[in-house]
Amino acid sequence: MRRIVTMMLRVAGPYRDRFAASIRHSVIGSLAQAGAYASMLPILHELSRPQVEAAAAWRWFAVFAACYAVEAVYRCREIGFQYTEWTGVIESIRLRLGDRLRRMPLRELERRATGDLTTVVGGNVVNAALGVSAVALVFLQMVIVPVVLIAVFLVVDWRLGLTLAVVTLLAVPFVRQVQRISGSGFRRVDEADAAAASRIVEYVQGLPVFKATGQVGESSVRLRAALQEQTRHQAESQSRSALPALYAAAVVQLGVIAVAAVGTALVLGADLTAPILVAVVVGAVRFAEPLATATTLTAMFEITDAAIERVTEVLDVAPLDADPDARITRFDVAFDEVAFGYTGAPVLRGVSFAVPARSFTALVGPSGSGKTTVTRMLTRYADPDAGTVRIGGVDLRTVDPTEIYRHVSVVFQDVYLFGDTIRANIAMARPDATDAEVEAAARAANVHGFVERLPHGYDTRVGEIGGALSGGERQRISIARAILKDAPIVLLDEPTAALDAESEVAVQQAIDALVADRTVVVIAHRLSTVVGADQILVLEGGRIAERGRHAELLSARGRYARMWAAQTRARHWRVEAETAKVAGVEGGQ
Ligand SMILES: Nc1ncnc2c1ncn2[C@@H]1O[C@H](COP(=O)(O)OP(=O)(O)OP(=O)(O)O)[C@@H](O)[C@H]1O
Repeated sequence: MRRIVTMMLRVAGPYRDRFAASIRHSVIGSLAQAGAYASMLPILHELSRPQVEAAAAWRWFAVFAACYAVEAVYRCREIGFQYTEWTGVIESIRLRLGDRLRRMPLRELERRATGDLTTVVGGNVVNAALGVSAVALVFLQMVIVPVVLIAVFLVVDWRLGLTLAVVTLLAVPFVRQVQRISGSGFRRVDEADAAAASRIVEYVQGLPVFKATGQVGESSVRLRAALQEQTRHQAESQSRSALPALYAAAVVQLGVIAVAAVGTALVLGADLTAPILVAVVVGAVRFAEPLATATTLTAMFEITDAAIERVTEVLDVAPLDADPDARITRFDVAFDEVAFGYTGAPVLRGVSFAVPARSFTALVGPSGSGKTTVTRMLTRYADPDAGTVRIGGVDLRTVDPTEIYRHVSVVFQDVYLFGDTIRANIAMARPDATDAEVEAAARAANVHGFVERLPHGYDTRVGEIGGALSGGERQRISIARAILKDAPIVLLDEPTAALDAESEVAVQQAIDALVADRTVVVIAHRLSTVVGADQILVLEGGRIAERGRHAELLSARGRYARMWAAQTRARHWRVEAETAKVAGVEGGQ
């Protein structure tokens, strides 16, 4: 209980003090409620005496009224928190999660499935807030009222108090069992929810690919399996806790009968008056009601507990260490004996190279040789296992990723466009940019021409045109972003490989505009684009196998020369095939 309240106080964030106050109000309200009930007994006692002492009865009535007034005031304050702060608590948790996700190491972010995070930020936050604003308070009330009632019964007659205490103790194991079963059940339900959410995201995002590859049936089988698993866990969790919940309720109801029986025996033995017996039975029934529903609330409490755990797990992911004052002021890049592995097995091994400011370095090598990983280390995707990555002489281990991203533009092969206007999509690199600056960047990236042909020009929403943007156009929008950002270092995963000849020329012109006069590291898939590079690094199995300029590497007759020869042959075949096709068409005419 204390653990959960502590976690709730943490999750409540800026609402912490108000939450703590509402718990205090709940405790005071519950004590006052119990006090009001307890003060009824002396009133009845006075009224049932042969010689009624009116003054004493009124005194107790004053106590009774005061207790009720206090309860009303504090319940209002407690309920006020639930009604007015509920949405605020949700907003505050989501904002803090957003901030954490923004500062979360990219590697950690990538490790978590999208559906998992969607469940945390969506449903888990609501359930956590539910706990913060309501469940804990109701639970407190359910604990305080019975305890006070047992104490009052003990004062009236120890046998009544003992009966109530025994009944409570008998019900406890069943309540605990419900708590345990529903606790583990809800965790499984939560995991199944997250898995189903991931499958839904995967299904929707992958639909075009599934359709193209004729896999729609198989992917929907996977989705259906995840949804069935979710339903199974939900049904299981409810049915397994139903029986102990019924037992707990039955024990409590039997308890009321037991109290009434002991009370009747006491009245018959002249140890208790009939009006007090009535009050005791009313009290026992009042006590039984919340305890019988306690099991349901216990289950709700477990949902809250599981949700809070998942939310705090994300809030607890530590951002990468950094010196807040570390600044990058020069834009040369250096790798010094860098080793790195994603899951233990090394992907980069002793990689060392230097990229002078405003020079052009190309990374080439077979698929899986570590090219992308090298560029990731430059944006502090993760820290190296050994060795050092420096920009402008500063060890990136000390630099906040936000500071790195201020100076580095990254252009990936996969371009993500937000459901906003073309203008907003370009300007996201620099939200304060003027329309003229956005347009200038768009012109430089060869975007202006096709944007002018769109129905609302730069104000056309990406959603309106849907898939109408070609791969090359999307690429050029992402290059326009980078041009607008105007960062001195550019990391480029060569995007022209998959484009047709016309798009390729347009994108290549955009790239030329982007890389001019900057420190550039390019992952090159086609060697023809790196002939003019200041330095070519040939990666193989996570090591630099060769390095030099194009001509030097050709004359070395090593790995690069073989790759060059293979690509040149392939180009010739393509040209010959094209020529044969054209000749065939002409011959047929
Ligand atoms: N997030 C990841 N988790 C685990 N392993 C990874 C991850 N990303 C890459 N790898 C592995 O690291 C190795 C190097 O991958 P990397 O993407 O750097 O190669 P690459 O040379 O860029 O390949 P390609 O040209 O195909 O993009 C590969 O074996 C890859 O499977």
